[in-house]
Amino acid sequence: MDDGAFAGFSEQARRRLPRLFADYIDGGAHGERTMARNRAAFGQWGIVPRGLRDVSSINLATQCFGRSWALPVFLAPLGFAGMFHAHGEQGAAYAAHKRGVGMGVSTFSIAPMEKVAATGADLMAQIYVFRDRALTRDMLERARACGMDGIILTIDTAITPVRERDMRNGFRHLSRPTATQMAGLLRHPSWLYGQVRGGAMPNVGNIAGYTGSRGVMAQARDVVAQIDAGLDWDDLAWLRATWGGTLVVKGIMHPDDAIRAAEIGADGLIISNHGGRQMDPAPATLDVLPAIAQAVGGRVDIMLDSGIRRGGDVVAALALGARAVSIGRPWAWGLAAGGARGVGLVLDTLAREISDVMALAGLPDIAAVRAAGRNALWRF
Ligand SMILES: Cc1cc2nc3c(=O)[nH]c(=O)nc-3n(C[C@H](O)[C@H](O)[C@H](O)COP(=O)(O)O)c2cc1C
Ligand SMILES: CCCCC(=O)C(=O)O
Repeated sequence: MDDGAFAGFSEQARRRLPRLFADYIDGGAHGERTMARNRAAFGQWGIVPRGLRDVSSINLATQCFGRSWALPVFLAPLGFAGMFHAHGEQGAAYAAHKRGVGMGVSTFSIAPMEKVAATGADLMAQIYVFRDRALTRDMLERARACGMDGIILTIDTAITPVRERDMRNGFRHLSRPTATQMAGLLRHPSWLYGQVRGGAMPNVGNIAGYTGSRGVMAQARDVVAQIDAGLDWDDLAWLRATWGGTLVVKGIMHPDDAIRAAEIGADGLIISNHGGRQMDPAPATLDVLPAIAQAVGGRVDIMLDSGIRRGGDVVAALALGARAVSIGRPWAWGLAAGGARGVGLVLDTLAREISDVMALAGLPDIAAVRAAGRNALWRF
């Protein structure tokens, strides 16, 4: 796979992590064709160099979902991220805070959201709606109580499809580690030491109170099975009526769904195919972006994720109608490779490339990128 600007981070992450977790991060659904297509779609667009424009200062400041960030980049919600490094979700949130960007906290965060919120970062709680709505109500209450004024409802996980690498490794398919898994953990003593010292290992802390099971693997299996496949548009309306803050719907891939979510009162959309981890084969997110942007016509802000690996990818997405992008695996790799510092370096790497591309395209700020639109782009 082409990990773009993050190849060094992903290589190191694969060295540091037991295979169980490295494969969980890297893998996708079924034949992993969507994952490959996400990357290929960015390869279809060039950005045309322009000169003789004043680019002596490049400003990456961005507004999206009613928030202000220093970069048009958001850290996507990632389940079980605390298993990738002892700094865990708090480490990532700390890095996001330092760089002035936002972050989604997964329902399946190893650290309870209250601890992540204590970093002071601009966070949104990602919500998987459970069959037992009382659990969801409780999760919303907790988000509100720890000062989060935005939630992200993920709608592309009605079921979890086969992910062959996870099946092979027994991720989420077993409740107790096998001998092979144990041997894999023991072959990574510095990772293991960090986990034991950090105390994250025993629980998916954010939902530990909602499951009777012990241990990350058993809890992962049980809570993923709790996700309500019966979720429908009425539930979105219910959530809209229940939650007074910002409501973003993640996993939109069709213009009709984008329009419907906007009509129900969502404040924002994330165009996402879950990084190729859910539907396979799905179209690339970049390929569906123009039609969705046209359908919503500026009524709600659009963020895009799945396959962002270069600054040029970000600029292309913004020129085609996104207000910001989010990154998933890149920050997982950064965290695994170097904790909070690694996530910070991932953000710095991307910021540098975005700035390079904008300067050479004669686009000094994000408004200029959006205004230039397709005029800045070349379709190969
Ligand atoms: C390890 C991992 C865990 C994820 N867990 C969640 C999750 O708990 N909730 C969610 O909405 N999306 C989850 N996602 C999807 C991401 O939020 C995001 O949509 C995706 O990673 C973007 O693609 P990219 O990894 O190519 O950047 C996960 C992705 C990865 C790689
Ligand atoms: C529903 C699967 C659990 C977390 C997740 O969203 C992912 O691994 O992609």
